[in-house]
Amino acid sequence: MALPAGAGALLAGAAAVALLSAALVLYELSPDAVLQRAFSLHKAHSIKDMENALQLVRNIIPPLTSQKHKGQDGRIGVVGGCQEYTGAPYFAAISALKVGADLSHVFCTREAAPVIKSYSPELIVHPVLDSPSAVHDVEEWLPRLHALVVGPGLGRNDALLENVKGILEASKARDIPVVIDADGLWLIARHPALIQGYRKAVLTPNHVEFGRLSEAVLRDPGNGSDRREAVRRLSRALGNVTVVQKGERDVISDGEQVLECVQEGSGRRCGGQGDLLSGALGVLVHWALRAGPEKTNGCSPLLLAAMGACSLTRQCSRQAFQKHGRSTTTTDMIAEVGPAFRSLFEA
Ligand SMILES: NC(=O)C1=CN([C@@H]2O[C@H](COP(=O)(O)OP(=O)(O)OC[C@H]3O[C@@H](n4cnc5c(N)ncnc54)[C@H](O)[C@@H]3O)[C@@H](O)[C@H]2O)[C@@H](O)CC1
Ligand SMILES: Nc1ncnc2c1ncn2[C@@H]1O[C@H](COP(=O)(O)OP(=O)(O)OP(=O)(O)O)[C@@H](O)[C@H]1O
Ligand SMILES: [Mg+2]
Repeated sequence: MALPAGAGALLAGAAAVALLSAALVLYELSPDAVLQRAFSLHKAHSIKDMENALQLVRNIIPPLTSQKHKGQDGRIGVVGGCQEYTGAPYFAAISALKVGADLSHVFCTREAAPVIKSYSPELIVHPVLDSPSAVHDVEEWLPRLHALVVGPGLGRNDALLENVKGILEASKARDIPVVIDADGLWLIARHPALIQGYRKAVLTPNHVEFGRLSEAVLRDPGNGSDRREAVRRLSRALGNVTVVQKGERDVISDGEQVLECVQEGSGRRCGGQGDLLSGALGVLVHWALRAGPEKTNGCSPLLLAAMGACSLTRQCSRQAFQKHGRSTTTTDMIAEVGPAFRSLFEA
């Protein structure tokens, strides 16, 4: 497998440099043309790595058989949803179901719960997050959950964040995988120790969230030109938690390998697309960890899950945009999860 990028990528990089130098000498290419070619080569490598990773993602998808019971393919919890934000936890939780989880729970504040319930009868909604017994209430459910997605629509209320700290500690103690997004990342920027060295965590920052985390952890916003190195450094500084920096390309690293998702998406940047990604990732993390090393061919399960979720989100965006153009919203993308999943992973 070409994936473990280390030695292969180094050799390929050295070969590319040698080739380009030779081209420069032989054909008297301008430095601009050389840079252009180097960029194309780099892009070709990213696409190859992405395709190899997607091949492995196909291996971790559980078959749908008549022997299964409800819950086996994923019981996912989303921690988020407050007075201001009810859409984000809904998008994450419904995306988890649409990707293939069997049950999707939302742990939100009391007043957000009836709103989220009214969006969908398919979600199980717990109005506990602002209760004094929040940590205990969520803890009771943890043994029945395969993964937690922490942060979509959580808000930044100190009392809520304090409860989420307790929930994260309890999840780590039970070895439950966690995807941390949105305001969950705000919490991590203030208390990086919460997640330090937890190998079952994936952080999914957007551009602004990445800068905030980098500043907090490395005293550097990490906004230079080398995004791959910035993501790898942040992951390493956090003790090799997996980091997914979303953007024009999604850059994914576990501090060792770096992958880029360059799946074609769309130019539409409506809110909620990151929530779809985090919900999808919750399920894929569970599937990838359960699949075992023979299915993942020794590659990091969390890297594969991240590549799967990023590709899926971007493919949903592309398909929804083909139908709705500028009026595309996240709801339109969620309607594409089934067809996008089939075309990427089951074709
Ligand atoms: N319908 C909903 O309920 C939604 C709620 N959301 C929630 O809103 C809360 C705040 O999330 P934000 O993402 O706004 O976080 P931040 O408040 O950290 O984002 C700050 C700002 O950065 C800007 N930004 C994003 N990407 C940028 C880029 N590449 N370059 C420059 N500026 C950029 C955004 O416009 C945003 O206003 C979270 O709880 C989140 O989950 C969002 O998920 C969107 C949908
Ligand atoms: N410039 C871009 N070009 C193509 N795709 C992008 C671009 N920026 C982000 N995306 C894609 O959009 C999805 C969401 O990323 P985004 O940065 O919008 O997250 P977010 O800000 O957390 O979203 P949300 O509004 O849900 O909080 C990801 O799949 C990412 O790949
Ligand atoms: Mg977001």
